[in-house]
Amino acid sequence: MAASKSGRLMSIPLKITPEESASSSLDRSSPLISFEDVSKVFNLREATFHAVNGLNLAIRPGEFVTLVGPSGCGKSTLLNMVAGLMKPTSGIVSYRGVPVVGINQRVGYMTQADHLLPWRTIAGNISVPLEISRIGKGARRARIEELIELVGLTGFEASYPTQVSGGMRKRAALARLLASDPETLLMDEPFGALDAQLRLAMQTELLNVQARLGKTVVFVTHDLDEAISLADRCVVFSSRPGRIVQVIETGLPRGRDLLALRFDPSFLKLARGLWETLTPELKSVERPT
Ligand SMILES: Nc1ncnc2c1ncn2[C@@H]1O[C@H](COP(=O)(O)OP(=O)(O)OP(=O)(O)O)[C@@H](O)[C@H]1O
Repeated sequence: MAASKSGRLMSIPLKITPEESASSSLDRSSPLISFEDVSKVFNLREATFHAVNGLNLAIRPGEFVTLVGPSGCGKSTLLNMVAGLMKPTSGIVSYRGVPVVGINQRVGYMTQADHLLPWRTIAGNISVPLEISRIGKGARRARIEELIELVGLTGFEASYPTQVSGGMRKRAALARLLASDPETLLMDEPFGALDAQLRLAMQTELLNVQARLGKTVVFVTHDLDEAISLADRCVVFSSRPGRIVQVIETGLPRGRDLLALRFDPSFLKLARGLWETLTPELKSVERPT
């Protein structure tokens, strides 16, 4: 399945947009995203939460980085800071060498809930960011067609979200995420609710799309196998306040077959190492008081 999907994706001529031209001009060795001594504290009336503590991390253009760690260790908070939805309490979060202030227009955000509008068709949902960006009707239609084909939804343009499967909804959400051509994809457990087979199909789709479009991806997951199999680099966090306990360079080849990988000794070794790192951490998983 991976091969035919990849073949389909590779056959689509990619329209180079100004955004892609800009990102291709980036120095690939300098960080696209950097966290310098970043801490985040939430002051609530009844308590103070140190979500992240003294974090240093640099993410290069085109890298696929997964973030994994116990619940409440601040993974989503990090994505929110890159998106400009939250400010660090101390330290600096930079994007393209500039501190993030306000909403970061160069990133797209995808969460576990797909947030498709039930009263719009699949094409209509993918159209939303293009309409917000005031893209003309003709260009919009061409872009939607390109995206529909890219994620394998041809024939379902006119269907409503309630009329398609969970996997197709995810594909539609992925197409909508890509519609405005963000340079970086921030993904917060996007496939968390899918069954194992669908999850594998979507993971394959995402890796194909990333390879095709050269996106940078920062991907939060609780699934340790997913954290290894998708990553160029897997960043492992301690329990709250989150600090980095391990960075795993997976060294896995691009264009890998994710199904075959699950039984590959190099993958099993990496996955086992991650389980061993996180097992003591899992004992201190955040619990409601
Ligand atoms: N807006 C907020 N106000 C107050 N506390 C917050 C807020 N956002 C996050 N927190 C707290 O900060 C800590 C880190 O939360 P965050 O959602 O970033 O963790 P996470 O690692 O993504 O967790 P999970 O894996 O469960 O999604 C948690 O203790 C959480 O309760």
